[in-house]
Amino acid sequence: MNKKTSVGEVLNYHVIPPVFLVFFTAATQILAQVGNPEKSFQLEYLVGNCFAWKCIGSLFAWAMIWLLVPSKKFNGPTTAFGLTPVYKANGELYYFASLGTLILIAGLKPKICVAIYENMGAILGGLNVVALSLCLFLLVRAKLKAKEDDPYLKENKYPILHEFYRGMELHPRLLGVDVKQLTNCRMGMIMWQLLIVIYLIAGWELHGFDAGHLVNVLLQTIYIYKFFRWETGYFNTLDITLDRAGYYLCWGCLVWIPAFYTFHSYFFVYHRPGVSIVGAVTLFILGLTSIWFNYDVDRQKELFRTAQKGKTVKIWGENAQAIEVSYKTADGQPRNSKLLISGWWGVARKINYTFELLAAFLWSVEAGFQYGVWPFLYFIFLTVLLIHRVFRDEEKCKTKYGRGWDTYCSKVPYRLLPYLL
Ligand SMILES: NC(=O)C1=CN([C@@H]2O[C@H](COP(=O)(O)OP(=O)(O)OC[C@H]3O[C@@H](n4cnc5c(N)ncnc54)[C@H](OP(=O)(O)O)[C@@H]3O)[C@@H](O)[C@H]2O)C=CC1
Ligand SMILES: CC(C)CCC[C@@H](C)[C@H]1CC[C@H]2C3=CC=C4C[C@@H](O)CC[C@]4(C)[C@H]3CC[C@]12C
Repeated sequence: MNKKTSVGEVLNYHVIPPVFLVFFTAATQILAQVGNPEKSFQLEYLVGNCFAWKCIGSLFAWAMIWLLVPSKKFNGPTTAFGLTPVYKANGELYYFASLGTLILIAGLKPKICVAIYENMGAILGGLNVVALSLCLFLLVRAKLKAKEDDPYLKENKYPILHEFYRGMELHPRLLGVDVKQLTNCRMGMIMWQLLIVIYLIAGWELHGFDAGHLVNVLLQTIYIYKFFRWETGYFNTLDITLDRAGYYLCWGCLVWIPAFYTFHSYFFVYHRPGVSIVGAVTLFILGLTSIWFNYDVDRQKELFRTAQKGKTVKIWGENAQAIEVSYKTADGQPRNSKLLISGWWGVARKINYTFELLAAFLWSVEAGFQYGVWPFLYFIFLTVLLIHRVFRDEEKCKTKYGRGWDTYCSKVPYRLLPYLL
Protein backbone atom coordinates (compact mmCIF):
# COMPACT_ATOMS: atom_id res chain seq x y z
CA MET A 1 0.00 0.00 0.00
CA ASN A 2 1.23 3.53 -0.70
CA LYS A 3 2.10 6.07 1.98
CA LYS A 4 -1.09 8.10 1.54
CA THR A 5 -3.30 5.48 3.12
CA SER A 6 -6.81 6.71 4.00
CA VAL A 7 -8.59 6.00 7.29
CA GLY A 8 -10.97 3.67 5.43
CA GLU A 9 -8.04 1.67 4.08
CA VAL A 10 -6.37 1.44 7.49
CA LEU A 11 -9.65 0.16 8.93
CA ASN A 12 -10.28 -2.22 6.07
CA TYR A 13 -6.81 -3.71 5.78
CA HIS A 14 -5.24 -3.37 9.23
CA VAL A 15 -7.94 -3.06 11.88
CA ILE A 16 -10.98 -5.08 10.76
CA PRO A 17 -9.22 -8.40 9.98
CA PRO A 18 -7.52 -8.94 13.39
CA VAL A 19 -10.44 -7.47 15.38
CA PHE A 20 -13.05 -9.56 13.53
CA LEU A 21 -10.88 -12.68 13.72
CA VAL A 22 -10.63 -12.50 17.50
CA PHE A 23 -14.14 -11.18 18.12
CA PHE A 24 -16.08 -13.63 15.95
CA THR A 25 -14.01 -16.68 16.89
CA ALA A 26 -14.44 -15.93 20.63
CA ALA A 27 -18.14 -15.11 20.16
CA THR A 28 -18.93 -18.64 18.99
CA GLN A 29 -17.73 -20.08 22.31
CA ILE A 30 -19.42 -17.42 24.43
CA LEU A 31 -22.72 -18.06 22.67
CA ALA A 32 -22.43 -21.82 23.21
CA GLN A 33 -22.48 -21.09 26.94
CA VAL A 34 -25.13 -18.37 26.95
CA GLY A 35 -27.52 -20.72 25.15
CA ASN A 36 -26.94 -23.61 27.54
CA PRO A 37 -26.18 -22.19 31.01
CA GLU A 38 -26.07 -25.70 32.51
CA LYS A 39 -22.68 -26.26 30.88
CA SER A 40 -19.54 -24.43 31.94
CA PHE A 41 -16.44 -23.71 29.89
CA GLN A 42 -14.05 -26.64 29.45
CA LEU A 43 -10.83 -27.15 27.52
CA GLU A 44 -12.73 -29.22 24.94
CA TYR A 45 -14.54 -26.01 23.92
CA LEU A 46 -11.23 -25.06 22.32
CA VAL A 47 -10.13 -28.33 20.73
CA GLY A 48 -13.20 -30.57 20.64
CA ASN A 49 -13.64 -33.99 22.22
CA CYS A 50 -13.95 -37.52 20.89
CA PHE A 51 -17.72 -37.23 20.32
CA ALA A 52 -17.34 -33.87 18.58
CA TRP A 53 -14.64 -35.17 16.25
CA LYS A 54 -16.79 -38.18 15.32
CA CYS A 55 -19.68 -35.85 14.40
CA ILE A 56 -17.47 -33.47 12.42
CA GLY A 57 -15.61 -36.31 10.65
CA SER A 58 -18.85 -38.05 9.69
CA LEU A 59 -20.40 -34.89 8.28
CA PHE A 60 -17.30 -34.01 6.27
CA ALA A 61 -17.13 -37.55 4.87
CA TRP A 62 -20.85 -37.44 4.00
CA ALA A 63 -20.52 -34.07 2.27
CA MET A 64 -17.43 -35.20 0.34
CA ILE A 65 -19.13 -38.38 -0.89
CA TRP A 66 -21.98 -36.33 -2.35
CA LEU A 67 -19.53 -34.02 -4.10
CA LEU A 68 -17.51 -36.90 -5.51
CA VAL A 69 -20.23 -39.28 -6.73
CA PRO A 70 -21.03 -38.96 -10.43
CA SER A 71 -23.93 -36.53 -10.93
CA LYS A 72 -25.12 -33.67 -13.10
CA LYS A 73 -22.62 -30.81 -13.30
CA PHE A 74 -23.13 -27.06 -13.33
CA ASN A 75 -20.71 -24.54 -14.81
CA GLY A 76 -20.44 -21.33 -12.81
CA PRO A 77 -19.73 -17.95 -14.42
CA THR A 78 -16.29 -17.68 -16.03
CA THR A 79 -13.88 -15.46 -14.12
CA ALA A 80 -11.98 -12.45 -15.43
CA PHE A 81 -8.93 -14.71 -15.80
CA GLY A 82 -10.79 -17.31 -17.82
CA LEU A 83 -11.57 -20.01 -15.23
CA THR A 84 -14.96 -21.70 -15.31
CA PRO A 85 -15.68 -23.34 -11.95
CA VAL A 86 -17.53 -26.65 -12.08
CA TYR A 87 -20.00 -27.66 -9.37
CA LYS A 88 -22.09 -30.72 -8.54
CA ALA A 89 -25.80 -30.12 -9.18
CA ASN A 90 -27.22 -32.60 -6.65
CA GLY A 91 -28.04 -30.13 -3.85
CA GLU A 92 -31.73 -30.95 -3.47
CA LEU A 93 -31.07 -34.68 -3.25
CA TYR A 94 -28.25 -34.06 -0.77
CA TYR A 95 -30.64 -32.00 1.35
CA PHE A 96 -33.31 -34.70 1.54
CA ALA A 97 -30.75 -37.49 2.04
CA SER A 98 -29.11 -35.58 4.90
CA LEU A 99 -32.37 -34.70 6.65
CA GLY A 100 -33.72 -38.23 6.13
CA THR A 101 -30.54 -39.77 7.55
CA LEU A 102 -30.69 -37.52 10.61
CA ILE A 103 -34.32 -38.50 11.29
CA LEU A 104 -33.42 -42.18 10.86
CA ILE A 105 -30.45 -41.90 13.25
CA ALA A 106 -32.54 -39.95 15.79
CA GLY A 107 -35.19 -42.70 15.59
CA LEU A 108 -32.61 -45.47 16.14
CA LYS A 109 -30.58 -43.61 18.79
CA PRO A 110 -33.08 -41.40 20.61
CA LYS A 111 -30.46 -39.79 22.89
CA ILE A 112 -28.25 -38.55 20.05
CA CYS A 113 -29.91 -35.12 19.71
CA VAL A 114 -29.52 -34.31 23.41
CA ALA A 115 -25.89 -35.52 23.23
CA ILE A 116 -25.16 -33.20 20.28
CA TYR A 117 -26.85 -30.30 22.06
CA GLU A 118 -24.86 -30.96 25.26
CA ASN A 119 -21.60 -31.22 23.28
CA MET A 120 -22.17 -28.14 21.13
CA GLY A 121 -19.31 -26.19 22.78
CA ALA A 122 -16.89 -29.01 21.94
CA ILE A 123 -18.30 -29.41 18.41
CA LEU A 124 -17.77 -25.70 17.77
CA GLY A 125 -14.26 -26.04 19.22
CA GLY A 126 -13.51 -28.82 16.72
CA LEU A 127 -15.10 -26.88 13.86
CA ASN A 128 -12.95 -23.89 14.76
CA VAL A 129 -9.81 -26.04 14.54
CA VAL A 130 -10.87 -27.42 11.14
CA ALA A 131 -11.95 -24.06 9.72
CA LEU A 132 -8.91 -22.09 10.88
CA SER A 133 -6.57 -24.83 9.61
CA LEU A 134 -8.35 -24.85 6.25
CA CYS A 135 -8.05 -21.05 5.93
CA LEU A 136 -4.36 -21.23 6.83
CA PHE A 137 -3.80 -24.03 4.32
CA LEU A 138 -5.58 -22.07 1.56
CA LEU A 139 -3.51 -18.99 2.30
CA VAL A 140 -0.17 -20.83 2.29
CA ARG A 141 -1.09 -22.77 -0.85
CA ALA A 142 -2.13 -19.59 -2.70
CA LYS A 143 1.12 -17.91 -1.66
CA LEU A 144 3.22 -20.82 -2.92
CA LYS A 145 1.26 -21.53 -6.09
CA ALA A 146 2.95 -19.06 -8.43
CA LYS A 147 1.58 -20.61 -11.64
CA GLU A 148 -1.96 -19.37 -10.93
CA ASP A 149 -3.39 -17.12 -13.69
CA ASP A 150 -5.35 -14.95 -11.28
CA PRO A 151 -3.54 -11.55 -11.11
CA TYR A 152 -4.83 -10.95 -7.56
CA LEU A 153 -2.63 -13.77 -6.29
CA LYS A 154 0.46 -12.05 -7.65
CA GLU A 155 -0.34 -8.56 -6.36
CA ASN A 156 1.05 -9.24 -2.89
CA LYS A 157 0.05 -5.77 -1.67
CA TYR A 158 -2.15 -6.48 1.35
CA PRO A 159 -1.21 -7.26 4.96
CA ILE A 160 -1.13 -10.98 5.63
CA LEU A 161 -4.01 -10.89 8.13
CA HIS A 162 -6.18 -9.17 5.54
CA GLU A 163 -5.34 -11.92 3.07
CA PHE A 164 -6.18 -14.56 5.66
CA TYR A 165 -9.47 -12.81 6.47
CA ARG A 166 -10.65 -12.06 2.90
CA GLY A 167 -9.06 -15.13 1.30
CA MET A 168 -6.82 -15.50 -1.73
CA GLU A 169 -8.11 -17.97 -4.33
CA LEU A 170 -11.50 -17.39 -5.94
CA HIS A 171 -12.37 -20.99 -6.79
CA PRO A 172 -9.93 -23.27 -4.96
CA ARG A 173 -10.34 -27.03 -5.26
CA LEU A 174 -9.28 -29.59 -2.69
CA LEU A 175 -9.36 -33.39 -3.00
CA GLY A 176 -11.33 -33.03 -6.23
CA VAL A 177 -14.09 -30.79 -4.89
CA ASP A 178 -14.82 -27.07 -5.04
CA VAL A 179 -13.96 -25.66 -1.60
CA LYS A 180 -16.73 -23.04 -1.54
CA GLN A 181 -19.41 -25.54 -2.54
CA LEU A 182 -18.13 -27.81 0.25
CA THR A 183 -17.91 -25.17 2.99
CA ASN A 184 -20.86 -22.92 2.10
CA CYS A 185 -23.47 -25.31 0.78
CA ARG A 186 -22.60 -28.82 1.82
CA MET A 187 -21.31 -28.02 5.34
CA GLY A 188 -22.60 -24.59 6.44
CA MET A 189 -26.12 -24.68 5.05
CA ILE A 190 -26.70 -28.34 5.91
CA MET A 191 -25.40 -27.85 9.48
CA TRP A 192 -27.90 -25.00 9.81
CA GLN A 193 -30.71 -27.39 8.84
CA LEU A 194 -29.57 -30.42 10.84
CA LEU A 195 -28.72 -28.49 14.00
CA ILE A 196 -32.07 -26.71 14.27
CA VAL A 197 -33.88 -30.07 13.94
CA ILE A 198 -31.51 -31.54 16.55
CA TYR A 199 -32.26 -28.63 18.92
CA LEU A 200 -36.00 -29.06 18.37
CA ILE A 201 -35.83 -32.75 19.30
CA ALA A 202 -33.45 -32.08 22.22
CA GLY A 203 -35.74 -29.36 23.61
CA TRP A 204 -38.75 -31.65 23.28
CA GLU A 205 -36.96 -34.50 25.08
CA LEU A 206 -35.57 -32.36 27.88
CA HIS A 207 -38.43 -29.94 28.54
CA GLY A 208 -41.49 -31.09 26.58
CA PHE A 209 -43.19 -29.78 23.43
CA ASP A 210 -43.15 -26.06 22.63
CA ALA A 211 -45.15 -24.66 19.71
CA GLY A 212 -42.94 -21.57 19.44
CA HIS A 213 -39.80 -23.67 19.05
CA LEU A 214 -41.54 -25.78 16.40
CA VAL A 215 -42.51 -22.67 14.39
CA ASN A 216 -38.97 -21.29 14.73
CA VAL A 217 -37.59 -24.50 13.21
CA LEU A 218 -40.31 -24.98 10.58
CA LEU A 219 -39.83 -21.51 9.12
CA GLN A 220 -36.07 -21.91 8.87
CA THR A 221 -36.51 -25.38 7.36
CA ILE A 222 -38.63 -23.98 4.54
CA TYR A 223 -36.08 -21.20 4.02
CA ILE A 224 -33.13 -23.64 3.92
CA TYR A 225 -34.95 -26.04 1.60
CA LYS A 226 -35.50 -23.09 -0.75
CA PHE A 227 -31.73 -22.55 -0.75
CA PHE A 228 -30.96 -26.16 -1.74
CA ARG A 229 -33.59 -26.10 -4.48
CA TRP A 230 -31.83 -23.08 -5.96
CA GLU A 231 -28.25 -24.09 -5.03
CA THR A 232 -26.90 -23.62 -8.57
CA GLY A 233 -28.33 -20.06 -8.61
CA TYR A 234 -26.16 -19.30 -5.56
CA PHE A 235 -23.07 -19.83 -7.74
CA ASN A 236 -23.87 -16.53 -9.52
CA THR A 237 -23.90 -14.44 -6.34
CA LEU A 238 -21.30 -12.15 -4.75
CA ASP A 239 -20.10 -14.86 -2.39
CA ILE A 240 -18.97 -17.00 -5.26
CA THR A 241 -18.04 -14.56 -8.01
CA LEU A 242 -16.42 -11.83 -5.90
CA ASP A 243 -15.50 -13.12 -2.43
CA ARG A 244 -12.42 -15.25 -2.07
CA ALA A 245 -12.06 -18.42 -0.02
CA GLY A 246 -10.74 -17.27 3.37
CA TYR A 247 -11.84 -16.66 6.94
CA TYR A 248 -14.89 -14.53 6.00
CA LEU A 249 -16.46 -17.17 3.79
CA CYS A 250 -14.96 -20.52 4.81
CA TRP A 251 -14.71 -19.98 8.55
CA GLY A 252 -18.03 -18.10 8.30
CA CYS A 253 -19.76 -21.11 6.80
CA LEU A 254 -17.98 -23.80 8.83
CA VAL A 255 -18.31 -22.12 12.24
CA TRP A 256 -20.38 -18.94 12.13
CA ILE A 257 -23.41 -20.52 10.46
CA PRO A 258 -23.65 -23.49 12.90
CA ALA A 259 -22.88 -21.28 15.92
CA PHE A 260 -24.72 -18.09 15.12
CA TYR A 261 -27.32 -18.61 12.40
CA THR A 262 -28.81 -21.38 14.55
CA PHE A 263 -28.34 -19.59 17.88
CA HIS A 264 -32.02 -18.74 18.55
CA SER A 265 -33.02 -22.40 18.08
CA TYR A 266 -30.19 -23.47 20.41
CA PHE A 267 -31.24 -20.82 22.94
CA PHE A 268 -34.88 -21.98 22.84
CA VAL A 269 -33.91 -25.48 24.06
CA TYR A 270 -33.35 -24.17 27.59
CA HIS A 271 -35.22 -20.83 27.36
CA ARG A 272 -38.59 -22.05 26.12
CA PRO A 273 -40.60 -19.55 24.05
CA GLY A 274 -43.91 -20.60 25.64
CA VAL A 275 -46.04 -18.83 23.02
CA SER A 276 -49.74 -19.81 22.73
CA ILE A 277 -50.91 -22.01 19.85
CA VAL A 278 -52.75 -19.05 18.28
CA GLY A 279 -49.61 -16.91 18.55
CA ALA A 280 -47.47 -19.68 17.06
CA VAL A 281 -49.86 -20.22 14.13
CA THR A 282 -49.99 -16.46 13.46
CA LEU A 283 -46.19 -16.23 13.46
CA PHE A 284 -45.99 -19.24 11.17
CA ILE A 285 -48.37 -17.70 8.62
CA LEU A 286 -46.59 -14.34 8.70
CA GLY A 287 -43.18 -16.00 8.48
CA LEU A 288 -44.26 -18.21 5.61
CA THR A 289 -45.58 -15.17 3.74
CA SER A 290 -42.27 -13.35 4.17
CA ILE A 291 -40.29 -16.37 2.96
CA TRP A 292 -42.64 -16.69 -0.01
CA PHE A 293 -42.19 -13.02 -0.93
CA ASN A 294 -38.41 -13.33 -0.59
CA TYR A 295 -38.53 -16.36 -2.86
CA ASP A 296 -40.90 -14.65 -5.28
CA VAL A 297 -38.52 -11.69 -5.75
CA ASP A 298 -35.61 -14.04 -6.55
CA ARG A 299 -37.92 -16.19 -8.72
CA GLN A 300 -39.04 -13.22 -10.87
CA LYS A 301 -35.42 -12.32 -11.64
CA GLU A 302 -34.53 -15.94 -12.37
CA LEU A 303 -37.58 -16.33 -14.65
CA PHE A 304 -36.72 -13.16 -16.53
CA ARG A 305 -33.01 -13.87 -16.86
CA THR A 306 -33.43 -17.48 -17.99
CA ALA A 307 -36.26 -16.82 -20.47
CA GLN A 308 -35.39 -17.65 -24.04
CA LYS A 309 -34.44 -14.71 -26.24
CA GLY A 310 -37.44 -13.05 -27.85
CA LYS A 311 -39.91 -14.73 -25.51
CA THR A 312 -41.99 -12.38 -23.36
CA VAL A 313 -42.23 -13.11 -19.68
CA LYS A 314 -45.36 -12.24 -17.74
CA ILE A 315 -44.88 -10.72 -14.30
CA TRP A 316 -47.89 -9.85 -12.19
CA GLY A 317 -50.06 -10.48 -15.25
CA GLU A 318 -48.25 -8.07 -17.57
CA ASN A 319 -45.37 -8.28 -20.01
CA ALA A 320 -42.12 -7.76 -18.14
CA GLN A 321 -40.48 -4.35 -18.69
CA ALA A 322 -36.73 -3.93 -18.60
CA ILE A 323 -33.90 -1.48 -19.18
CA GLU A 324 -31.29 -2.39 -21.78
CA VAL A 325 -27.77 -2.21 -20.36
CA SER A 326 -24.37 -3.05 -21.74
CA TYR A 327 -21.09 -4.15 -20.23
CA LYS A 328 -17.75 -5.63 -21.21
CA THR A 329 -16.68 -9.16 -20.32
CA ALA A 330 -13.33 -9.79 -18.67
CA ASP A 331 -11.66 -10.26 -22.05
CA GLY A 332 -13.11 -6.97 -23.35
CA GLN A 333 -16.03 -8.38 -25.38
CA PRO A 334 -19.10 -6.09 -25.41
CA ARG A 335 -22.32 -7.71 -24.11
CA ASN A 336 -25.92 -6.62 -23.64
CA SER A 337 -28.10 -7.42 -20.69
CA LYS A 338 -31.40 -6.30 -19.17
CA LEU A 339 -32.40 -4.99 -15.78
CA LEU A 340 -35.94 -5.84 -14.81
CA ILE A 341 -38.20 -2.97 -13.72
CA SER A 342 -41.45 -4.95 -13.45
CA GLY A 343 -42.89 -6.77 -10.48
CA TRP A 344 -40.88 -6.62 -7.25
CA TRP A 345 -37.84 -5.28 -9.13
CA GLY A 346 -39.81 -2.12 -9.92
CA VAL A 347 -40.85 -1.66 -6.27
CA ALA A 348 -37.38 -1.43 -4.70
CA ARG A 349 -33.95 -2.55 -5.84
CA LYS A 350 -33.33 -4.89 -2.87
CA ILE A 351 -36.81 -5.75 -1.73
CA ASN A 352 -35.66 -9.40 -1.42
CA TYR A 353 -33.46 -8.30 1.51
CA THR A 354 -36.44 -6.61 3.18
CA PHE A 355 -38.42 -9.87 3.12
CA GLU A 356 -35.32 -11.80 4.19
CA LEU A 357 -35.05 -9.58 7.28
CA LEU A 358 -38.76 -9.83 8.01
CA ALA A 359 -38.61 -13.63 7.84
CA ALA A 360 -35.56 -13.70 10.15
CA PHE A 361 -37.39 -11.48 12.64
CA LEU A 362 -40.47 -13.68 12.53
CA TRP A 363 -38.52 -16.87 13.24
CA SER A 364 -36.72 -15.16 16.16
CA VAL A 365 -39.65 -13.54 17.95
CA GLU A 366 -41.39 -16.73 19.20
CA ALA A 367 -40.41 -15.97 22.81
CA GLY A 368 -41.46 -12.32 22.54
CA PHE A 369 -39.00 -10.03 24.31
CA GLN A 370 -38.83 -11.89 27.65
CA TYR A 371 -35.21 -13.01 27.12
CA GLY A 372 -33.92 -9.64 25.94
CA VAL A 373 -31.75 -9.36 22.87
CA TRP A 374 -30.40 -12.94 22.72
CA PRO A 375 -32.92 -14.49 20.30
CA PHE A 376 -32.56 -11.46 18.02
CA LEU A 377 -28.78 -11.61 17.57
CA TYR A 378 -29.07 -13.24 14.14
CA PHE A 379 -31.63 -10.68 13.01
CA ILE A 380 -29.38 -7.80 14.14
CA PHE A 381 -26.30 -9.33 12.50
CA LEU A 382 -28.25 -9.96 9.28
CA THR A 383 -29.43 -6.34 9.18
CA VAL A 384 -25.82 -5.13 9.27
CA LEU A 385 -24.66 -7.80 6.79
CA LEU A 386 -27.42 -7.01 4.27
CA ILE A 387 -27.04 -3.23 4.48
CA HIS A 388 -23.32 -3.67 3.82
CA ARG A 389 -24.16 -6.08 1.00
CA VAL A 390 -26.57 -3.60 -0.64
CA PHE A 391 -23.68 -1.20 -1.07
CA ARG A 392 -21.23 -3.88 -2.19
CA ASP A 393 -23.68 -5.15 -4.80
CA GLU A 394 -24.50 -1.65 -6.04
CA GLU A 395 -20.80 -0.89 -6.42
CA LYS A 396 -20.44 -4.08 -8.47
CA CYS A 397 -23.43 -3.18 -10.70
CA LYS A 398 -22.32 0.42 -11.15
CA THR A 399 -18.86 -0.74 -12.24
CA LYS A 400 -20.38 -3.33 -14.57
CA TYR A 401 -23.20 -1.34 -16.20
CA GLY A 402 -22.06 2.29 -15.75
CA ARG A 403 -24.73 4.72 -16.93
CA GLY A 404 -27.21 1.89 -17.53
CA TRP A 405 -27.17 1.28 -13.78
CA ASP A 406 -27.80 5.00 -13.08
CA THR A 407 -30.85 4.88 -15.39
CA TYR A 408 -32.16 1.85 -13.48
CA CYS A 409 -31.60 3.65 -10.15
CA SER A 410 -33.51 6.69 -11.39
CA LYS A 411 -36.46 4.48 -12.44
CA VAL A 412 -36.38 2.47 -9.20
CA PRO A 413 -35.06 4.98 -6.66
CA TYR A 414 -35.56 3.03 -3.41
CA ARG A 415 -33.41 0.21 -2.12
CA LEU A 416 -35.29 -1.56 0.66
CA LEU A 417 -38.66 0.15 1.16
CA PRO A 418 -40.55 2.33 -1.33
CA TYR A 419 -40.67 6.02 -0.29
CA LEU A 420 -38.55 5.33 2.79
CA LEU A 421 -35.18 3.67 2.24
N1 LIG B 1 -29.25 -15.07 5.21
C1 LIG B 1 -28.16 -14.50 4.70
O1 LIG B 1 -27.11 -14.47 5.34
C2 LIG B 1 -28.21 -13.89 3.34
C3 LIG B 1 -29.25 -14.17 2.46
N2 LIG B 1 -29.27 -13.62 1.20
C4 LIG B 1 -30.39 -13.96 0.29
O2 LIG B 1 -29.85 -14.60 -0.84
C5 LIG B 1 -30.61 -14.27 -2.01
C6 LIG B 1 -29.69 -13.75 -3.11
O3 LIG B 1 -29.16 -12.50 -2.69
P1 LIG B 1 -27.92 -11.72 -3.40
O4 LIG B 1 -27.20 -12.66 -4.29
O5 LIG B 1 -27.18 -11.02 -2.34
O6 LIG B 1 -28.59 -10.56 -4.25
P2 LIG B 1 -29.64 -10.49 -5.48
O7 LIG B 1 -30.39 -11.76 -5.63
O8 LIG B 1 -30.41 -9.25 -5.24
O9 LIG B 1 -28.74 -10.36 -6.77
C7 LIG B 1 -28.04 -9.20 -7.09
C8 LIG B 1 -27.64 -9.25 -8.55
O10 LIG B 1 -28.80 -9.34 -9.38
C9 LIG B 1 -28.58 -8.61 -10.60
N3 LIG B 1 -29.62 -7.58 -10.64
C10 LIG B 1 -29.73 -6.49 -9.86
N4 LIG B 1 -30.83 -5.78 -10.18
C11 LIG B 1 -31.43 -6.47 -11.19
C12 LIG B 1 -32.61 -6.24 -11.97
N5 LIG B 1 -33.39 -5.19 -11.76
N6 LIG B 1 -32.92 -7.14 -12.93
C13 LIG B 1 -32.14 -8.23 -13.15
N7 LIG B 1 -31.00 -8.48 -12.46
C14 LIG B 1 -30.66 -7.62 -11.48
C15 LIG B 1 -27.18 -8.07 -10.51
O11 LIG B 1 -26.32 -9.07 -11.07
P3 LIG B 1 -25.95 -9.17 -12.66
O12 LIG B 1 -24.48 -8.99 -12.69
O13 LIG B 1 -26.37 -10.57 -13.02
O14 LIG B 1 -26.70 -8.13 -13.39
C16 LIG B 1 -26.90 -8.03 -9.02
O15 LIG B 1 -25.54 -8.10 -8.72
C17 LIG B 1 -31.67 -13.27 -1.56
O16 LIG B 1 -32.88 -13.93 -1.31
C18 LIG B 1 -31.12 -12.73 -0.25
O17 LIG B 1 -32.15 -12.28 0.59
C19 LIG B 1 -28.27 -12.81 0.78
C20 LIG B 1 -27.23 -12.50 1.60
C21 LIG B 1 -27.11 -13.00 2.96
C1 LIG C 1 -16.76 -13.36 9.35
C2 LIG C 1 -18.13 -13.73 9.57
C3 LIG C 1 -18.69 -13.21 10.82
C4 LIG C 1 -19.04 -13.41 8.40
C5 LIG C 1 -19.52 -14.65 7.77
C6 LIG C 1 -20.54 -14.38 6.74
C7 LIG C 1 -21.04 -15.60 5.95
C8 LIG C 1 -21.27 -16.76 6.89
C9 LIG C 1 -22.31 -15.15 5.23
C10 LIG C 1 -21.99 -14.03 4.23
C11 LIG C 1 -23.06 -14.09 3.16
C12 LIG C 1 -24.01 -15.16 3.65
C13 LIG C 1 -24.99 -15.80 2.71
C14 LIG C 1 -25.26 -15.26 1.49
C15 LIG C 1 -26.35 -15.72 0.71
C16 LIG C 1 -27.06 -16.81 1.08
C17 LIG C 1 -28.18 -17.27 0.22
C18 LIG C 1 -29.39 -17.62 1.06
O1 LIG C 1 -30.43 -18.14 0.23
C19 LIG C 1 -29.01 -18.64 2.10
C20 LIG C 1 -27.93 -18.10 3.00
C21 LIG C 1 -26.67 -17.66 2.25
C22 LIG C 1 -25.93 -18.87 1.69
C23 LIG C 1 -25.82 -16.87 3.30
C24 LIG C 1 -25.02 -17.81 4.21
C25 LIG C 1 -24.02 -17.09 5.12
C26 LIG C 1 -23.09 -16.17 4.36
C27 LIG C 1 -22.17 -16.94 3.42
